[in-house]
Amino acid sequence: MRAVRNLFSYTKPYRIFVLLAPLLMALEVTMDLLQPMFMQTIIDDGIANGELSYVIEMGIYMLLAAIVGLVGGIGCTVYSTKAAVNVASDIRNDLFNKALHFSSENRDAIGIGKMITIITSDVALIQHALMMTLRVFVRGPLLFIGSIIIVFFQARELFPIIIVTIPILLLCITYFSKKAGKWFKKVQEGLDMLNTKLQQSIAGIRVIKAFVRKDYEIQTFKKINDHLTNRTIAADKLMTFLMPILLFIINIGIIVALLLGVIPIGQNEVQIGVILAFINYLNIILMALMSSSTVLMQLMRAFPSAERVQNLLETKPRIRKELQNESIKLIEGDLEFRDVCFAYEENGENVLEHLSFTVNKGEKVGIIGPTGSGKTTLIKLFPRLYDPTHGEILLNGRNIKEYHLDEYRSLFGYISQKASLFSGSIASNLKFGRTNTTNEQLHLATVHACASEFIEKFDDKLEHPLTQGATNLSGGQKQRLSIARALVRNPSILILDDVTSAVDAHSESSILNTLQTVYKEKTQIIVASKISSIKHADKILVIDDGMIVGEGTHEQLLDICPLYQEIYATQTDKGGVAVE
Ligand SMILES: Nc1ncnc2c1ncn2[C@@H]1O[C@H](COP(=O)(O)OP(=O)(O)OP(=O)(O)O)[C@@H](O)[C@H]1O
Repeated sequence: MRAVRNLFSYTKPYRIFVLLAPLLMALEVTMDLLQPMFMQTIIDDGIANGELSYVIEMGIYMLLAAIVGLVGGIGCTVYSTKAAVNVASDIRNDLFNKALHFSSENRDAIGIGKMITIITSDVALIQHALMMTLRVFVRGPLLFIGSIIIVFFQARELFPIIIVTIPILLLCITYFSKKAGKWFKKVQEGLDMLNTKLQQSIAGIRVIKAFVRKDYEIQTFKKINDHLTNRTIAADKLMTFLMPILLFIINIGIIVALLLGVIPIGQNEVQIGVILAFINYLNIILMALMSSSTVLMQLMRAFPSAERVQNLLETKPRIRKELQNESIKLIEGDLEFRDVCFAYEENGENVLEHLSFTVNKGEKVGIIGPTGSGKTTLIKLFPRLYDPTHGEILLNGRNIKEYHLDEYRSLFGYISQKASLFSGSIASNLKFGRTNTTNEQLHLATVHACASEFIEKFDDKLEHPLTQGATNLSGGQKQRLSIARALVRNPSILILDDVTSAVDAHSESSILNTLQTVYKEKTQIIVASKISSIKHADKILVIDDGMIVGEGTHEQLLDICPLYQEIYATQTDKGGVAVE
């Protein structure tokens, strides 16, 4: 309930719509409630006495009431839609904003599939529930209470039927709603699983095809989909039973009312118009209860969604943004790892063990080690994609957590192993980190990253469109573009995570040369699988199993570090050091 209360604050900017919608609905309901009364007087006072003018007069009133009701109904629909759609849009914006502030740890813990379900499906359910609440949840109770009051005054002889029928109807609705509510929660969980599967399978479609795993994937998807279908059917089935049961109870009430009309009680014969009006009100009560219970069901569905949305909104980014005023755009000092350990999971096994080293300003530091030794994890700690679980990282002698996160991160040009480009033009991708860049600067960065040679071949050059994930480029082309994108930002510290793995030997040599000459003032941290890529570094760290097992220049390591010697020997045998 707290989640619903908190989310309700999103209606504040649209208070006027939220107020107008139920008011207009109240107007429509009042008009609807008047209709059976008009009908009753037409039958009992007009038709029974043969007074045509009275019938026409009442008929005109009925028509006017219908028109006013129509205006009220349309107005309510318009304002409730405006309120609900805007509220949902604001919630989505806040969720997206939140998601962008999440650390990698947050994303790992929540899961991308679940985040997508929450931002799309859960918010859609909340939108629908709010819209229906403003429309039907006001209409239902008003019709219900109004009908009871009118029956009490207009058809008191038949009032006991209502007294008996309504509690039975309410009991049925409560029982079915409670049961179905539990199922709807399960439906949302099933949807999470489906979205996660969808996301993984579509993103990995090439691997699936290459490994001829299409049938297996289809089967797995079918299982998850069937699971979701069964849960949805179970929830809906309960609601399907409800309507015929309620109708049955109402029909019994109508039969009793008709019997009372035929069998006079004492001297009091129930008039035909009263019976017809009563049947009308009984039907109105049924419709009111049915529509209210449908909305109740939607609310039941929306409650777990509201909880999930609220939980996501309340999730604290694990990397905290300290709002310090200090500006660190110009760095004067060194970066230092002081006894740093890191584990991906709380109380999990350390991936990095007690690392201590310094990267001096302007230094070129190479990092090498076997697969899975922790190289990528180590460099992710530099721009605070993760924080150490033990020890500290210092810049200019101060813990990096003390700096303003965005300013601190803007020092870095991080080029990840897997090039991540967005749909749009090549130019828009290159400008991603720095929008105020001239075409000359873009061109220069592409030359330095050896990307200009393939860009020049496109008719539209820098305006060439990239598909989602840049699937219309080769792996090497994507890597070169992501190097160029980092160079455009002109950061103080460049971090390259094995970024030339898919680039041909000639281009790799050219990129490394440019980094050593044109960008020699910049601090560079280069992870490489080939010794040739880091041979000329000022310092090389050799990582094994999360620990530093060697530190020094290429020549020093060849003398003192057995693992480095081993890697060198393997790569020389394979001719891996050919790229100089
Ligand atoms: N997001 C993650 N959650 C949990 N464990 C992870 C995660 N990312 C990496 N690991 C684990 O951390 C260890 C180090 O991985 P890392 O990617 O840092 O190695 P690496 O040396 O860069 O490997 P490679 O040379 O293959 O890129 C591995 O055992 C890996 O399974």
